[in-house]
Amino acid sequence: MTRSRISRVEVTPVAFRDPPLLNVVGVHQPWALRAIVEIHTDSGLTGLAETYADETHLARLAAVAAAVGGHDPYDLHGLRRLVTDVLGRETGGAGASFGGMLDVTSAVDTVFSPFEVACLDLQGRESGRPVVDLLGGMVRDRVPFSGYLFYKWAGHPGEEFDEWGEALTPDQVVAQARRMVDGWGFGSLKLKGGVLPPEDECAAIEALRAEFPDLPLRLDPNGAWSPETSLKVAERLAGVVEYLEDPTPGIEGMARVSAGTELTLATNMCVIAFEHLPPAVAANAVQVVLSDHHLWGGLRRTALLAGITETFGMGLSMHSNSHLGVSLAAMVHLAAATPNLTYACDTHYPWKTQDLVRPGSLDFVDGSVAVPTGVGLGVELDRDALALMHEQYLTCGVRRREDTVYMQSIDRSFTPNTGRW
Ligand SMILES: O=C([O-])C(=O)C[C@H](O)[C@@H](O)C(=O)[O-]
Ligand SMILES: [Mg+2]
Repeated sequence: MTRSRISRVEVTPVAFRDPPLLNVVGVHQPWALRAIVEIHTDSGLTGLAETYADETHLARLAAVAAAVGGHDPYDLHGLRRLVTDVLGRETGGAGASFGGMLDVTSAVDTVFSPFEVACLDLQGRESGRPVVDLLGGMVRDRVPFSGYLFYKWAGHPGEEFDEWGEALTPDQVVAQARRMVDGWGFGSLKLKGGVLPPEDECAAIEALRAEFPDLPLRLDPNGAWSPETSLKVAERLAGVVEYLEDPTPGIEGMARVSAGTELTLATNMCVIAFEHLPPAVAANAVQVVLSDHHLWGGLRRTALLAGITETFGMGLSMHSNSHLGVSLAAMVHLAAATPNLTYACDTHYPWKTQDLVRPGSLDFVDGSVAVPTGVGLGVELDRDALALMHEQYLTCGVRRREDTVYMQSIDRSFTPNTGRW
């Protein structure tokens, strides 16, 4: 039997319009960046993945892409060794930073991830099976997502207002949530906090509770509060939110909050790599970990994370960043194959203004996406859209996510709200 080999890899950075969504470190720039990775084999197949597109990450992807020719797309352990070797040579093992909130000490997981996902897509295409089958099979055929609410301005300065309008008051947040629930059918809601004083964000959560009495709610201030403030908020929102996400920075701070409340604490900030799990478990710092295959080294390593959280009796949820359909497909396959992923997953998908996958395979019905039934990830690229969005990347002027720099170009006095209240 002849075995297919990787013949070439294409990495295409793309840009799409992003609304002025506010967070603890600033505001989203007018353009969000992603990169599409296509791995071609000598047997004529192509596997797809989507990843970050900050320029340092692109350079690392390019270095691996140049070295991976001839590799067996089924040898994922060997592929990871190759990524580790290439990055060691290129960067001396330096870490990675995305948007001021996600910093990891090693770039191996973030760089390996799209190569692994694209190889799994290839394996699925070659075997005629969906990726979910390669991850152990389907435990749910629809994956529920949470409506992701943001404080936001009506539009980027100097531009027309976008279709979502301003959201700075509880009523405006409720109106945004109404639009998410009515338009997409979401059965739970997450509010991105860390923008306004905690009393105002609690008031917004209470307004959401009054409007949507049955929907699970989450609040995520990305570490904007001290442990003391976090405990006050936890007391106020006990019984109102299903979890508080990263109220305060760091494992130690989260452990202090955890020791003083019964409220479930979740994180995608103090546990973002395997090395963070032992100290977080020992300190009982969090009860829920938000997985993210882009950050945790691909789909199979995220499944490993799921097993570890299960072992320690922790819950598992899923984090997102601004993303397009290829990422959404990978998230859906992963969630569909992960028995203990019982929380609705995060997604920024409603905020995106364009996509580059052909329509039809990833529709939201009642806030859930059915697992695509095609082979591999079950999505195909719309080549015209890819070309257009690559052109947008070339001309938009954004080369890395810089929420703080962009905010400071509008408000010179702004400093990140991390630990502010
Ligand atoms: O749950 C989270 O922490 C996120 O989704 C992080 C993102 O960077 C979010 O804050 C955003 O898009 O501004
Ligand atoms: Mg978070």
